[in-house]
Amino acid sequence: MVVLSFISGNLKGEPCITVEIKPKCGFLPFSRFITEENAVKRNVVRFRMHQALKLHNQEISEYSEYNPLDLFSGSREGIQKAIEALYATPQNNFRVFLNGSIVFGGLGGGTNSTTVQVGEAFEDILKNVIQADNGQRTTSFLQLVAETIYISGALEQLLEVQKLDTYDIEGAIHAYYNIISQPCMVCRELCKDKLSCRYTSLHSIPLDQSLKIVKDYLIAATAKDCSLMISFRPKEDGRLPSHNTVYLGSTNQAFEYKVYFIDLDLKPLKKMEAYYELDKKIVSCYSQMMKTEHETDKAVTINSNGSVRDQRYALEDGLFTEGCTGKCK
Ligand SMILES: O=P(O)(O)O[C@@H]1[C@@H](OP(=O)(O)O)[C@H](OP(=O)(O)O)[C@H](O)[C@H](OP(=O)(O)O)[C@H]1OP(=O)(O)O
Ligand SMILES: Nc1ncnc2c1ncn2[C@@H]1O[C@H](COP(=O)(O)OP(=O)(O)OP(=O)(O)O)[C@@H](O)[C@H]1O
Repeated sequence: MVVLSFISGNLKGEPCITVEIKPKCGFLPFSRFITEENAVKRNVVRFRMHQALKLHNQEISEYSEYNPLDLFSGSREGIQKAIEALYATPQNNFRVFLNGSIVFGGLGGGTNSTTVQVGEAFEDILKNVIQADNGQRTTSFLQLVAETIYISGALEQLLEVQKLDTYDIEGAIHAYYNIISQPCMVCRELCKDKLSCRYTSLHSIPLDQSLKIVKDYLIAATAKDCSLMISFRPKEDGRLPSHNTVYLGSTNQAFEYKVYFIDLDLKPLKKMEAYYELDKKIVSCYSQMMKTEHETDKAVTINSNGSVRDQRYALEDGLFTEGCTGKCK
């Protein structure tokens, strides 16, 4: 695959390296419409919970080390930690292109953890870009990416858009049923007693308010799924200083950079029900997993003899065969 960037047409043959990051949702939801049953959503980031479901569905083979809250933390340390985690477990959240061709990370579903061999190959690829000794280039490159994200402020802007989701899907879904003028399927399931139903008020708001809630939700959903592209080229000595220059202290190099977002098509209204269902599945699978882990811990405490390990595996099997059946899928 060839990726276009602002430097792809550069005539002087200087290397252009582009990083693609899919940051996903960078905040914990705060909507009052989140039910007590789903309160875990306020404390555990969606990306982390979704990993449990993806693992269960064999879409991934191991957990990502990445935590979006680090990337969106606004601190140099947090961003650096997130970039290192993305490098270690890129999945479909981190890719690198050199002169338009992919050199790190996978297309489509993404890749497994970065192995020593993959790391060595990448270190070698960086030799025309990062002027450091063998073994030092990847570290410097990841510093460059983190520093650029920090100084560009691009993720602060993205987070603002993501936070247009103030109702959470648990609130926005009711506004959706108002818009399509259909009986609310969620109230039918959750509100046995209409008088005490916490969502009744959402069904008596004006149509333009429902439209705004759902529009903001879909804009936020788009911002939670878009990708950030950052292109670099080494800055030639003597070229005029530009605003978009980042300095890499560890190699004493300057780079011109450009940051832009891709995949910004607005998510369609018809996905609202699917969003509601997926949200339920993610919380359910994660909660099941936590419950099983808790039980495992208890079992380990009680049986501190040679059979501990076997018991742990038995419980994990329970999670992925019985525990999640019908709930996680
Ligand atoms: O629902 P999510 O959070 O899993 O996001 C979907 C992405 O999955 P991810 O978890 O990032 O691997 C999914 O990514 P992949 O195709 O799995 O790489 C798509 O981006 C999907 O958007 P669309 O339906 O193609 O417009 C994304 O769907 P939307 O929810 O953004 O509509
Ligand atoms: N403007 C761009 N500049 C550079 N690379 C791009 C650009 N747009 C897309 N790409 C590359 O193409 C890949 C697919 O792009 P994009 O996700 O927009 O396609 P899509 O068909 O909408 O896929 P999906 O439905 O899975 O989101 C991106 O992951 C990125 O690597």
